[in-house]
Amino acid sequence: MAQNTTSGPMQKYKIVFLGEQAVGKTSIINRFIFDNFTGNEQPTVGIDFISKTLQVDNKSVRLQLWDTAGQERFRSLIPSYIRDSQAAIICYDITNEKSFQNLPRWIEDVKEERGDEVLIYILGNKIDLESERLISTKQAEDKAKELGAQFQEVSAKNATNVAEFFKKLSYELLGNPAEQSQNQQQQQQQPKTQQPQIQLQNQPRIQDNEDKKQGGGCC
Ligand SMILES: Nc1nc2c(ncn2[C@@H]2O[C@H](COP(=O)(O)OP(=O)(O)OP(=O)(O)O)[C@@H](O)[C@H]2O)c(=O)[nH]1
Repeated sequence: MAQNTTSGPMQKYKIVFLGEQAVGKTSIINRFIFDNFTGNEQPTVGIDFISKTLQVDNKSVRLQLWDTAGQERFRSLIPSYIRDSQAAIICYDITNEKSFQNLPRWIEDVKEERGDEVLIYILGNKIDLESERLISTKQAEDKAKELGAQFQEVSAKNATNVAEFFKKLSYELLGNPAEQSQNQQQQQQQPKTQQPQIQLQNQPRIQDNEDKKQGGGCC
């Protein structure tokens, strides 16, 4: 299981987003951080990061999200960002077969740097484009199992499953599989109106230079 990078009350995790060009990595992050979707994101140049702190099971969890560029010319930058990450989120576009076929290549890159010491998620994006779907959910689930990764489908555009995905990821990073934690929560609910365990603690922190680097923060 992935280890956090700090001791003390704040659990801090570095999460790297990987995948082919234009699968929606930046859009997924923007949906999570800003809860918006502009539809005209520019290709990421180099590497970009942003942090957000959440409350999960009464613990503060700081997720540092590293957004990598899908363009081939930036590929050589990526391994050093994978190296000290606790989770790798490999994204594909459900309407783009090549982005799915290249998943094993991304997994290899992650395993090469981190072996089994990293949580790997495969994230199928753009499920709002159901009529253009080329990769079935079953096909992707099977592939994720074969590759030893967790799996989720999302839409950055209409927000489907994005918050749920980050919630599950946080539980997993804390060492508590989300379903188990939710079951425990349900058993403990007295009264039944208890609030969800995950809440956004901070507003997006792009003003804070420590937390946000843009446009090739890599070099
Ligand atoms: N329909 C739909 N379009 C999306 C979705 N997510 C992203 N897009 C679009 O897909 C294109 C690429 O999105 P980005 O977020 O820039 O993709 P990326 O993976 O970060 O791209 P690179 O930085 O080039 O690697 C943009 O035109 C987005 O508007 C989605 O969930 N649904």
